[in-house]
Amino acid sequence: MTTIVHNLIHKFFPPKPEPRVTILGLDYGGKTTLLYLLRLGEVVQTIPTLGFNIESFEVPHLATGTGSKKKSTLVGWDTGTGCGRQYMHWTTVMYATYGDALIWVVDSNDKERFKESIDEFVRTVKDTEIRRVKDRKELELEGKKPTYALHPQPILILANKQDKEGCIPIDEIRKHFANAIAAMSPPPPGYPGGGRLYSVFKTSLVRPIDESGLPEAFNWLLFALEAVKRSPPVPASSSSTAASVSTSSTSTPAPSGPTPPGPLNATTMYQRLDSWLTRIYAEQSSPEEFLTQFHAINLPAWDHYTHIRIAFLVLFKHGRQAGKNIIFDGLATYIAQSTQTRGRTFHFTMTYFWIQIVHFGMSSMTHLVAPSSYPTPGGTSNAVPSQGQAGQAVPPLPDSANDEFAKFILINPHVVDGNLWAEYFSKEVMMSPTAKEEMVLPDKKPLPSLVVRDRLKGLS
Ligand SMILES: Nc1nc2c(ncn2[C@@H]2O[C@H](COP(=O)(O)OP(=O)(O)OP(=O)(O)O)[C@@H](O)[C@H]2O)c(=O)[nH]1
Ligand SMILES: [Mg+2]
Repeated sequence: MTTIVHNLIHKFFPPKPEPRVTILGLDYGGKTTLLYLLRLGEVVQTIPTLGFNIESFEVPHLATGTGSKKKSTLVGWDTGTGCGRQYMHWTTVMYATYGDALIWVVDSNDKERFKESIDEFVRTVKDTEIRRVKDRKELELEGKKPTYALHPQPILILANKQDKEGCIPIDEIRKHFANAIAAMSPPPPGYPGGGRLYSVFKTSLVRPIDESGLPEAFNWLLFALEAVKRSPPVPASSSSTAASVSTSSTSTPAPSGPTPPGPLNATTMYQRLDSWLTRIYAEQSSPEEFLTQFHAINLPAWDHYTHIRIAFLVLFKHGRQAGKNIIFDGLATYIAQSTQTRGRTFHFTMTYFWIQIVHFGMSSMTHLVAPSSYPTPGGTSNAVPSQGQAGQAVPPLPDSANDEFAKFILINPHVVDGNLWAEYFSKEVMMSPTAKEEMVLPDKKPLPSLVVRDRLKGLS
């Protein structure tokens, strides 16, 4: 059975004429640096990615005069590693399924984690292939037309940070990836093409784009994308054994049926994502009525989903400055007055943490969400409204705010994990009486900030 996750991805992020490439790899390898170097032509300061960055970019031309001179645009999906949380493997596989090509970024300077990068690469490629065949099969069983062709996905491997002294030489990286790919079991039955089309290029993303290695690498990718298009796509019906293959997957959880082996929290993560998206559309109340229920201390439930929905809708409606205070005051009042909250008390740092995570996630939607027709108080319109004048009436939320919330969840799946705070705060700090009363800074790592994303807001 196809799921609401699949259906909404296709509804909100329909395939474009430009090929979609999924940028994968262990954390800190340079995925986001890559995407924005391609998008902006310059190196931007990055922070560890939460959720996804999605940008279209023009493929840089080769300076040598060889290669295609045609303008080619790709859409890059830069995957966040979710602070290294296990379930992100499955989440990235879910999104990689709908890509036309995979880009694997390996940090040539990280000798310690080089083997881990290769192992994760193999796992990701295998699970994505299995998922692609299964997805097609599920659609066919439901009588739906797939919105993407099942061509093989070319794999571009970027041996990045080659500028670093003492890094692993490109030849060695090539050899290890070649061995790993040769040792992989063949793609699952129903997957087209005889073998995997891949190539390894060396890159340095702190150099001007012409000297970064990217023109050579992407010239190959364009060629590979053309080549796979010429191999006839396999109709889903020919993948008769796909279902049995997919249930024997080692790490891709099936949304229904027997739970395959693999990390339990990945399955839980999927189920939660599924149930949250279902819940958005099963709500009895409109977004505006939901906020009215919040202020009237009369919400249908009091759980993590409810908190995130409150945060999203209030920030969407009022912007960060006013919205933050509305959330703080509203939650404190609700907790003090409602019997649903079962004697809990208001927690300042926890509330601040989630406001920050939700606002940060919303800011990454500015490019991909078609500017909302919602009239924002400040006159501009995007997913994070600017602040209105004090006292100015804020118009009610349109019902389409539900769609915006669903998109937000799809791009920021980590928000369904109620324990995400533990990546930033130790339990001792978060549970301390001081953290309850006032804002305490995280002791594990800084909270994501908007420095990079603010820098990008002016882009079309
Ligand atoms: N020297 C050097 N540094 C690089 C290069 N590419 C990226 N970096 C740096 O590596 C760090 C991590 O880069 P990111 O682009 O944030 O890495 P990421 O893969 O997106 O990491 P996550 O979002 O945590 O998964 C940043 O400090 C970059 O400036 C490179 O080619 N050479
Ligand atoms: Mg990143």
